[in-house]
Amino acid sequence: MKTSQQAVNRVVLIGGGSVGISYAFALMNQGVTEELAIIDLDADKALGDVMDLNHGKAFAPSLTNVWLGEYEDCKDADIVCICAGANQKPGETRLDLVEKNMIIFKEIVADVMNSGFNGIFLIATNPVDVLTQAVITFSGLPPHRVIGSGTTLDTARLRYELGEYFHLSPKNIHAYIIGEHGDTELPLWSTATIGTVPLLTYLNRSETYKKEDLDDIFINVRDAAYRIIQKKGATFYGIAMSLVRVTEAILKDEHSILTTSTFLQGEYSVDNVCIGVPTIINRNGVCEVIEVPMNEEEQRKFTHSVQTLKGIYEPAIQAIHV
Ligand SMILES: NC(=O)C1=CN([C@@H]2O[C@H](COP(=O)(O)OP(=O)(O)OC[C@H]3O[C@@H](n4cnc5c(N)ncnc54)[C@H](O)[C@@H]3O)[C@@H](O)[C@H]2O)C=CC1
Ligand SMILES: CC(=O)C(=O)O
Repeated sequence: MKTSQQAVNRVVLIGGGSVGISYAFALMNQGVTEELAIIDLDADKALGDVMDLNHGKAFAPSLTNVWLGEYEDCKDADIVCICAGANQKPGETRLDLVEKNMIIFKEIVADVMNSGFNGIFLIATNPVDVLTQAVITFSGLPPHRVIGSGTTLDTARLRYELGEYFHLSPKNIHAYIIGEHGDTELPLWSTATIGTVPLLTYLNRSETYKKEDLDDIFINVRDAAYRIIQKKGATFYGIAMSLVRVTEAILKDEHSILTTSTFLQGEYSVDNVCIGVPTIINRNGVCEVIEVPMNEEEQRKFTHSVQTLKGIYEPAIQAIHV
């Protein structure tokens, strides 16, 4: 793997659909990587996107070299980000996508590994926790080099919703969603803070704030994707910016805490599952998992989320004969 002293960073994006191209656009606008190769089954559409993105180069904060990629480009990539595969149709859950996307992933990961890839996988395709774990299995890479977007987007949604409620910048809200990126996720209210004040204490500042409102705020977060998909068919800007945030944390060796989908090996007394938990991300990928104390209810919901994911992953990986 390249060190942070080696100047040119390369990201290869696989899957230039709504999520993938929004990620590419956000990467360019934030000047996060010097090189960006885009691979998609629909090479013609991907070439159109490459041309379109390059036309904005003159206005970007720094120069990103964008081209229509091939799997050989993965050999020198720092990050391969996979956004390829089916997305949810109205009424479908993320977990409903597992069979078709697992098949697509098996082929993609084989092609990436055949290139001699030696970087970090960043996964967005749903069900993201299950597919992140599948990439660890398919690639044979150490788990710290395979990261899923996990609940980074859900955590950003929670910070936005709480910011609106308290009339504060989301940047001052320190509250996490953990667990499955999906229906069994949970908020960690017991350790959330606003500035440095515990969120549950902050509620006492005004009679207009009510603890019960937190339930509605969480439901808005958990069900946000269903509502957006109902209205416009897909979600892509929020996830694109979440992916850029993780990419930046890796390439800049930040040691930032993000709720990525991370493979647990004993942390939280859980083994062998990828799930959204606060994780220190640096140039090597996963540096360390942060174990946040949970109250009894949070612990019970987290255990349920772990069991749900294991119940999906294990039969799915067996069905694909790994
Ligand atoms: N993790 C998260 O928080 C989020 C995840 N997603 C997920 O991201 C995924 C992509 O969603 P969209 O971009 O909306 O879908 P999309 O249908 O717009 O794009 C998918 C792209 O993948 C390409 N593709 C399919 N098979 C391929 C292969 N074998 N090799 C290369 N390219 C291939 C297609 O040609 C298409 O361009 C979905 O699974 C969706 O559920 C979406 C939003 C948030
Ligand atoms: C689609 C999806 O996973 C989301 O927007 O959360």
